[in-house]
Amino acid sequence: MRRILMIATGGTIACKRTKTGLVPLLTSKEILRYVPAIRSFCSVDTLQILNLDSTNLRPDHWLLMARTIRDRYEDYDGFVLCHGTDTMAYTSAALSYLIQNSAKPIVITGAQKPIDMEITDAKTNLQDSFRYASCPQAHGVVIVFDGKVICGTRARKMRTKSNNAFSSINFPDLAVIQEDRIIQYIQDPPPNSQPIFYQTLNPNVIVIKLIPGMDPHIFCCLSESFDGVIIESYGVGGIPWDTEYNFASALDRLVQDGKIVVMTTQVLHEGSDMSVYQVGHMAKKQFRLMESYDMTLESTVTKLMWALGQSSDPKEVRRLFNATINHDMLYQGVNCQQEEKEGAT
Ligand SMILES: NC(=O)C[C@H](N)C(=O)O
Repeated sequence: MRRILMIATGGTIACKRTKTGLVPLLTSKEILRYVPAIRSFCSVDTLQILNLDSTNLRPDHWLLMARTIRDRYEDYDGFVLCHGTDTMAYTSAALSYLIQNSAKPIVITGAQKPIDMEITDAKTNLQDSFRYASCPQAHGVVIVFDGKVICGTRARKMRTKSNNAFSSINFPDLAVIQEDRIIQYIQDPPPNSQPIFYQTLNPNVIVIKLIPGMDPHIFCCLSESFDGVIIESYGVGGIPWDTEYNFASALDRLVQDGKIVVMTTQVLHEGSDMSVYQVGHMAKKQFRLMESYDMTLESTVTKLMWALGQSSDPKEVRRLFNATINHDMLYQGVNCQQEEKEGAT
């Protein structure tokens, strides 16, 4: 029988109704009692490390989760992490960078309705998660939710209320779970090397969403507090360039200060490609901006925190950021490798 560790962190799955709204109060042991049927296919220990609405989670908590798994990695065949849905996609991306090459599954799940309610998605999500975590072929960081298995770097919360809360962005679902059957869409061989656990993140990263007419002075004060700036631009990516709102000197200042600037897009599907339009091409070339390409915003943010946590050398940060990890980035534009080579010389 597979041995699974269930780690509880809070979220709606653990919530009880109070006068001031839903609050995570159920313990990990109480949650587990709602899914007695799992005892037929796995044995479970539980651990309560937090009991928070995921709105309150911070990068420090992702490090705690990674450390908890690292310290017990040899004792279990798989891990199920109960978590709130609001920032679940950030956590699944962060853990994908903090725990790499895991041949064991690290399944993150939660619910849109508390597990103690009569009508709830929590029991199905939890049971499905134990089912997937017990599957010998399963590995790496994934989200299991509403019958879908989504790669940890590709998830986005798409619905605030429905059970079908998560989608996989720019990548197919890894598998679906129907009752006791797992239908694996992506046959991904498990790594045959040891897992690598990382213990540092640099949280000094900010996302600036462009809106038409935005004053570029917003960038002037960023250098003092941030090491990485992610600009959420429009379409395939560009910078207001040829108008009175010219971002050139603001970007120049950031890059001169040694900051890493990454361009991403407000459009959910298909990703950035700054080489297409002059507004992107010129900014990228002149300031050596990096691009998120087809990564989600959640992966872009947490990958930059992870890369900046490993090195303060911009060249090394670029190298780490541009490497594909847990399927996070499949498209890197036609000129990426050439540009990296030119940048290195
Ligand atoms: N469905 C949920 O879990 C939402 C909750 N606010 C959380 O993220 O913790």
